[in-house]
Amino acid sequence: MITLSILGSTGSIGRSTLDIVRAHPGRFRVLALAAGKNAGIAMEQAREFRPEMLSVANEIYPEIRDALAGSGIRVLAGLDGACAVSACADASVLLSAIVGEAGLAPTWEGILPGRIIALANKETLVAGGEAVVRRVKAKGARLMPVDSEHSAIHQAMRGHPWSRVRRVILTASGGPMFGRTRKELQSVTVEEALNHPTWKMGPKITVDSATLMNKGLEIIEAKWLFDLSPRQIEVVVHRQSIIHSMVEFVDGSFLAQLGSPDMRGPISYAISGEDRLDLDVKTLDFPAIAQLTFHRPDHEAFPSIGFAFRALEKGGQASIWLNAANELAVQAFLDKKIPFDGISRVQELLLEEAPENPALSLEEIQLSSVRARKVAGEKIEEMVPYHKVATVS
Ligand SMILES: NC(=O)C1=CN([C@@H]2O[C@H](COP(=O)(O)OP(=O)(O)OC[C@H]3O[C@@H](n4cnc5c(N)ncnc54)[C@H](OP(=O)(O)O)[C@@H]3O)[C@@H](O)[C@H]2O)C=CC1
Ligand SMILES: CC(=O)[C@@H](O)[C@H](O)COP(=O)(O)O
Ligand SMILES: [Mn+2]
Repeated sequence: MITLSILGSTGSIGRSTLDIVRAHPGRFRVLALAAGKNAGIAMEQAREFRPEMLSVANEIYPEIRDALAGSGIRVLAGLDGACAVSACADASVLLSAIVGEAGLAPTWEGILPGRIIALANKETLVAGGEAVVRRVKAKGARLMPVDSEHSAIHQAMRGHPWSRVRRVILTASGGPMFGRTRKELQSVTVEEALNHPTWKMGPKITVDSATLMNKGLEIIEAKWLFDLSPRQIEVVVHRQSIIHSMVEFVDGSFLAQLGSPDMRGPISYAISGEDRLDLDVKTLDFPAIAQLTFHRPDHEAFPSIGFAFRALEKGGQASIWLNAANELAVQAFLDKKIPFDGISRVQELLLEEAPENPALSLEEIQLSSVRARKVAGEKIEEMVPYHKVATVS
C-alpha cells in the first residue's frame, strides 16, 4: 500500500492524482491533503478519501473546521497547515502540486528520509534550485518528476548512464499563441491565453504555456533535476503534444516517450515508484494522427525561453527573480491589469536587476523573492493597462 500526502489536492494535478487513487482501490491510502480556497472540492475530497488531516486556506478554515467537526479529520490552516501535511511522517510519497513558489516551503518541509517527492510544482526547483537538490540528497529522499517533459526524460533514461547523453530535447506545444508576431501578441486577451490547444491545466501554467515561459521554467527545472549544462538542453515546438520529450545519446540514438496528453500517465508513474498502472488514457491512433510536426521556437515573439537560459548563465538570484516576476506579471495579466506582452517585459526587467550573489538557504531564497516581488510590483504599476491594448470580448 502506497501512502500519500498531497499538496494542492483541489487543483488540476491534485484532482488527477485522486482520480488515479479512486481507480486503484487497495493500492493507495491518502493520509493528508492540503487545499487552498476551494471549500467545495476540499470538503468532497475529505468525505471521500477520509485523510487523517486536511489543511485549507485561512479564509475557509472556520467553515471547514465546523463542517468536519466530529469526523476524526484534523483540520489545519495556512502555511503551517500545508507544512504539517507535507511533513506527515507516515506518507511514503509526497505529491507536490501547489501552484507557484507558495509550494516551495511545504515541499521543503516534506523532504524526508526514504520518501518519494513526486514533484509537479516546477517553481520549487526554479526558485529553490541547488538548495532543494542538496536537501533531497542530504535527507536521502528521492525526487520523481511529474512534469510531463521531465517524466518523459526520466523514462527514456531508465537503464542508461547520464555520461552517455549528448542532449535532451524538451518539446513545447507552442501554446495558443503559436504563429503570432510580437506585435500581434500585444492585444491577446485573457480568454485567448487560457485556451490551451492540447492540455487542460490550471490558469497560471496555462498562461505560462502561452508566453512559452512554461518552457523557460522547464529548462531550469531540467538543469536541476538531471544536473545538465544549459548547452545540453534544447526546446522544439511540437504542436501535437504526443512526444513528451526526447534524449539524444552520444551514439546518435534518440529515445522518446509518447502518449496522449493526459497527466494521469506521468503522475501515476511517479507516485507508484515507476510502475505502469492500468489507466483509461486515450490510446494513440497513429494513422489518424498522420503527422507529427516540429518547429524552432520563435524567440523574437516569445523571448521567455531566452530569459531562462540567461538566468542560468547569470546565476546568483536570477532564477528566483525571473520566477517571482513571472508569477506577479501572470497574475496581473489574469486580473486584466497589464497586457499579455507586459508579462515578458516584467520578466526581462527583473532578470536584469537580479542580484548576482547566490541565495543558498530557504530563508535567503524567500527573502530574495520578497525583494523581487516588491520590484516587480513597481514595474507592473508603471505599465500601460490591459484594456488599452486588449480587445475584451
Ligand atoms: N496542470 C498540469 O497539467 C501541470 C501542472 N504542473 C505544475 O503543477 C503545479 C500545479 O498546477 P495546477 O494543478 O495546474 O494548478 P491549479 O491552479 O489547478 O491548482 C493549484 C493548487 O494549489 C492550491 N494552492 C494555491 N495557492 C496555495 C497556497 N498558498 N497554499 C496552499 N494551496 C495553494 C490550489 O488550491 P485552491 O484551488 O483550493 O485554491 C490548488 O489546489 C504548478 O506548479 C504547475 O506548473 C506541471 C505540469 C503539468
Ligand atoms: C502537461 C505539462 O507538462 C505542461 O507543462 C505542458 O508541457 C504545457 O504545455 P506547453 O508545452 O504548451 O508548455
Ligand atoms: Mn510540462
